Amino acid sequence: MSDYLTKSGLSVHHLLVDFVEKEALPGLSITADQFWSGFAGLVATHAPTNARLLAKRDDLQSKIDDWHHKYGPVANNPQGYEFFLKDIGYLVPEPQDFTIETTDLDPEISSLCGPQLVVPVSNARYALNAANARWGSLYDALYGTDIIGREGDLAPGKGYNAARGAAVVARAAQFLDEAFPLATGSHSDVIGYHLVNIDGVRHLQVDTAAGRTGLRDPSSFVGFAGTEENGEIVLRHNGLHVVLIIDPKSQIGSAHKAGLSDVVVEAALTTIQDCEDSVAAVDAEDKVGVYRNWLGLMTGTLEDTFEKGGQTITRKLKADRTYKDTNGQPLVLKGRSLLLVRNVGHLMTTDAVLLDGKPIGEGLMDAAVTALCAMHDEGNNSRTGSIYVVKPKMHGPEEVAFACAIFASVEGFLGLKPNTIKIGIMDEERRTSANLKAAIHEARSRVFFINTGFLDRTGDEIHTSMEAGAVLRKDEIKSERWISSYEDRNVLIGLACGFSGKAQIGKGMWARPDDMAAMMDAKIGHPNAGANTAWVPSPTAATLHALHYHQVDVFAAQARRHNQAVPPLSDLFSMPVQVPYSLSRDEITRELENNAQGILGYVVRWVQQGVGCSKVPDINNVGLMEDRATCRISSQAVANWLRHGLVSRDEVTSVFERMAKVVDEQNEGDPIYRPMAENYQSVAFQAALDLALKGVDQPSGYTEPILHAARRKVKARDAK
Ligand SMILES: CC(=O)SCCNC(=O)CCNC(=O)[C@H](O)C(C)(C)COP(=O)(O)OP(=O)(O)OC[C@H]1O[C@@H](n2cnc3c(N)ncnc32)[C@H](O)[C@@H]1OP(=O)(O)O
Ligand SMILES: O=CC(=O)O
Ligand SMILES: [Mg+2]
Repeated sequence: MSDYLTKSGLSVHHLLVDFVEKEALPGLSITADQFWSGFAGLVATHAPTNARLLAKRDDLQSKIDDWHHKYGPVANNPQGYEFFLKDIGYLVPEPQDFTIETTDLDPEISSLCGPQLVVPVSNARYALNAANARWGSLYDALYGTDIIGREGDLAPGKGYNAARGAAVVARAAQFLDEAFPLATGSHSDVIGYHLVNIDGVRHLQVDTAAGRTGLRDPSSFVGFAGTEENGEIVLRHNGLHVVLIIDPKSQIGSAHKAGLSDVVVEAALTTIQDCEDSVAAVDAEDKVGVYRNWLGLMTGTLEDTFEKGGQTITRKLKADRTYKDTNGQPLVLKGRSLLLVRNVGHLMTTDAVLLDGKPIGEGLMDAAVTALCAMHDEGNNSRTGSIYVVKPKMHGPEEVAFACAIFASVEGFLGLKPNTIKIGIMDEERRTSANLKAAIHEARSRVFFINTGFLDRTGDEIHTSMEAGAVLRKDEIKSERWISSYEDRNVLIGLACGFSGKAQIGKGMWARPDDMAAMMDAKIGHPNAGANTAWVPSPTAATLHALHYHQVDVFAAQARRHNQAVPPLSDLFSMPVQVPYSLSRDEITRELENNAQGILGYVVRWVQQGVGCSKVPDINNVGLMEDRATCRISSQAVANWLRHGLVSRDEVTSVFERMAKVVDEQNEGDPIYRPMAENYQSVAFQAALDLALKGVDQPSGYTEPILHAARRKVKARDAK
């Protein structure tokens, strides 16, 4: 029996049919026939454009390759390069000045600034945790990370370490002193937080050994719950809430002079539920799994039951937090992060749906199904009725316009008001960075963010200029002029297009999830640069990064940058290549080993287990968040060195074989892991190697085609 059913001329995998008809459509006033005929119309209308745009990518890339064959790196002929890019249509004319026109954006997008968490939506346990990461315990985040040193008395140890706990309380008091200073004295000296009722209005008064005082800005106290002896005090600064938990009977509260048992901060204002680079979804079964979790988040019913610390836990979505304001009136604070969904880009196809026997564009399916699921939101997620879709990996304005046209068609057949589906433009391909103003212009009625996805962007930088010369090492690429101009241009062009107070200007991921002290030093740069938000890999990172938005008033930072000159394209095009190359043999081998280890460590879990985002130790044993974008960088870097003769095919192969042993050792504790070094012909090992050896020929240097093919092979084998 075929796995497919015919629906309005499409062949649709029965798992997707069941999901749409039995889970996603019930409760909405759309019939199955309406959905499938609308979906078939969407595919018929947009598939040809999709194909044309992908062919254009290839055509432009081959012209750029030819240019480099003729002229070498751009440094030899910068004006000629720009002229050439205009001539081939890579650079398009800039539109006149304009202001974005998006309406109905939630405050988390327009007027509040704070961390943006990203999570693979395929993992219900993490996806729920992310949605609930609107609020985070500062005490837990400090205690559990390297923000508090781990030496001597402060070492975490097995049980609760009171000395470490005291250091946590002191660090939290320092934060309170910065964000909510007292009129006199310090939060570290407080012996009592009191609510005083004067003519029906509550005021926060604070006792220290030196006497009674209050907040320097009394209006920062906005609400409370429970009693003075055992309750919660709500403070607000830069639009973000912080809750003091008073519980003198708890273990932590009993050791505090004022019974302060925790400081809970508003953390992940927004969360991207990711269907793209952090997931491995290669067929109808996987895609339905992804969609089912997204639907559960939108209906509010998603749950996951798992074992943790010897206990069975059922995780659900958190409710709103309810308080009284200073007048005793209800004060309700959202319990969850505002959820956005990242669709896949325009490249991949899916055989969950076939047209004339051929797989359709996966992006078309994501747009239709994720929007359909989001129609179940009854205001618990977006209070303004918007659906927030993050669209990755678009090459230039024409592809942004294409995404908008897809969204308009989806709105049409789902009966949504025009521009309900907002678009987050990932500025992560070079042609988009170079034409950013025109790209935003194409989406001016629905854009809700621009964001520097610097990881994919680095991969595309290497791929686009593959023929220009040998790239620098990964870490060196990051400190070159092209990337600072890319980051600056993104903010300044966003500001010029009227984003301030309306839409997000976002910055990229912190990819070292265990290095929180370093994150705190580095990521303050994001709000300082005028970014409303920046990506974090975990709820803990969100809790800590939230402190930066108390330290920096982003709108003031944006106002300071408003009239700064946008760096010229010549900076953006200053490529991270070096000719002739001056690294020693040892340096080259070490970098190759590092890239090989990262690729193998990531790919093996992707291919064998379908895990799309992993923490993988690098060669210095630093755990790195690896996803398809970081894998794109590493594989393109190796491919580039191979292309320019810095390393040979044999050398790459033998380094991959050697590093496979290291990765096998790293995974020793995983019972379902299959060692690669026992069989270099294994699908996982070969896929990792192919990413490097065949990297030059991968479309835009993407890792998806090889990863998908390998995972499908393994799934087919495991199913036998
Ligand atoms: C270039 C780009 O596209 S970047 C965007 C894609 N990247 C991402 O989405 C990063 C998402 N982050 C992750 O997947 C993970 O943090 C990893 C893979 C990096 C590390 O995962 P792990 O090794 O399992 O982390 P670790 O053991 O330190 O922590 C696990 C705990 O943190 C939670 N956690 C970790 N990351 C997240 C997250 N992103 N969202 C929600 N919860 C998370 C888990 O739920 C778990 O807690 P639980 O046991 O209560 O459920
Ligand atoms: O998607 C984010 C990136 O950096 O790539
Ligand atoms: Mg990306």
